Parts: sequence; C-alpha cells; structure tokens
Amino acid sequence: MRVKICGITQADQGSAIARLGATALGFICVPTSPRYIPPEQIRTINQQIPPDINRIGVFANHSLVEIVQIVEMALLSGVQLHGNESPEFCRQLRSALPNLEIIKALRIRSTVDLAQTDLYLDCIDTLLLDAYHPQQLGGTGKTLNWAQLQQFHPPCPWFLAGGLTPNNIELALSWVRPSGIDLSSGVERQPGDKDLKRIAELFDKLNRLQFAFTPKQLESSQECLG
Ligand SMILES: O=C(O)c1ccccc1N[C@@H]1O[C@H](COP(=O)(O)O)[C@@H](O)[C@H]1O
Repeated sequence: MRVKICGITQADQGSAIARLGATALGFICVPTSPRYIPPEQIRTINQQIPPDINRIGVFANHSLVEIVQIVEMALLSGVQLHGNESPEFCRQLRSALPNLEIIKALRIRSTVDLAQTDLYLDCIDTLLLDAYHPQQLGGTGKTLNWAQLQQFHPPCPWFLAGGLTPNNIELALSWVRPSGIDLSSGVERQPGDKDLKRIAELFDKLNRLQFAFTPKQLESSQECLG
C-alpha cells in the first residue's frame, strides 16, 4: 500500500519520513496554507530523498502555467489537484506534462459526491478522497464516513485521506481497502512540523496490519497499484 505523508516543510524531516517507510512525500504549494513551502525549498528537499520516493505537489485552482513552472522547479513526480479543477483542465495538464502523476482530490460531503469520480477516470492516474470542510480546502483533520465508502471500488488506484492518524488507521482500514493512504495533520506537532514519533507509530501499526490481511486482500491492493 502507498503511504503519503503530506505537508512536509523541513528537509531533515522529509529524509527521516522516507527512511521510516513513506512511499510519497507531499508538499503544499497553496500559498494560503500554514503548510505552504516555496518551490525552491521543495527542490532542495527532493534532491536529498531517494529517487523512488514519489514527490507530490498539492495545488488548488492554480493556472496550468503556474503548475508547470512549479513542477519543473521543485522536481515533482506528481501533482495533487485539491481545488475545483475540471476534467478538461486535467487533460490539458496531461498534454503539457505526460509523465507526471495526476492525482485528483475530491472533497466528499456525502456518497452522492462519489459520482464525480467517473468524470475524471480518463484524464487522471489516481483519485484521492478527502473530507469536506466548508471553510478549508484541506489539512482539516476531518474524517470521511468510512462505512459509506465500503462499496467504493473505482477502476483506478485511490488514496484515502482526511483526518487519518496512527490511532484511527486500523479502524479506517477495517472499513475500506484503498491503494494508498495520505496523512497530514494527524502526524504533526503543528502545521508543517511533522511528529516523527507519531509517524514511526503509524508504520508499526501498518506493518502489524499487513500480517492481518488475507493473501487475497493483499493481492487486490497490489493489483490496484498496477
Ligand atoms: O494541508 C493543507 O494545508 C492543505 C491545503 C490545501 C489543500 C490541501 C491541503 N492538505 C491536504 O488535505 C488532505 C487531508 O489532510 P488531513 O490529514 O486531514 O490533515 C491531505 O491530502 C493533504 O494533502
């Protein structure tokens, strides 16, 4: 299973989190966020982490030109589009940067919102489900209703996000089996300052859970990864 730790702002923490087992690091490129990090600093961090770690920039309603410039400066391998980006916008981004992983985040208020996922399937690589908050775009610590996601099996990989912590991850994964999980505020001391002890605790729990999965469950989560 992919594990993305988001909201990295410090180089030493990025390297430590990669060593602990994260498969992806997330960098908030939204200037209004308390976790914002400028592209030059993302680049410095990305030059210090192993090349197999995914380097994901989180954007919200940026222009295509801004995204392309930041991706190149910051050495990103993927983008997470967390605003109201349309499928057409995703198509344009795909044409501009064909090798970039495009993750479309959808903020889910109720199961009705899950229907939106169909619109993006032909123009993105990966979906991400986050909880809806009326004032904030993300990093809210709010959880989704996992029970309502039990029947969510999109034909592409997907991340579960929204208020995940080392304390609730076992419960969340008892309801849903995503291809990846994404944690931010649940593993930090304050916005942008990650808590390495909490992240170590998370990986301990995940390692124990791997043994609890049946071979069939493990197989299907690996198939999702392609
Ligand atoms: O973290 C932020 O400040 C942020 C700002 C704008 C868009 C997205 C943001 N974070 C994303 O929110 C989800 C869930 O975070 P949390 O675990 O509930 O704190 C995660 O995907 C972050 O990438």
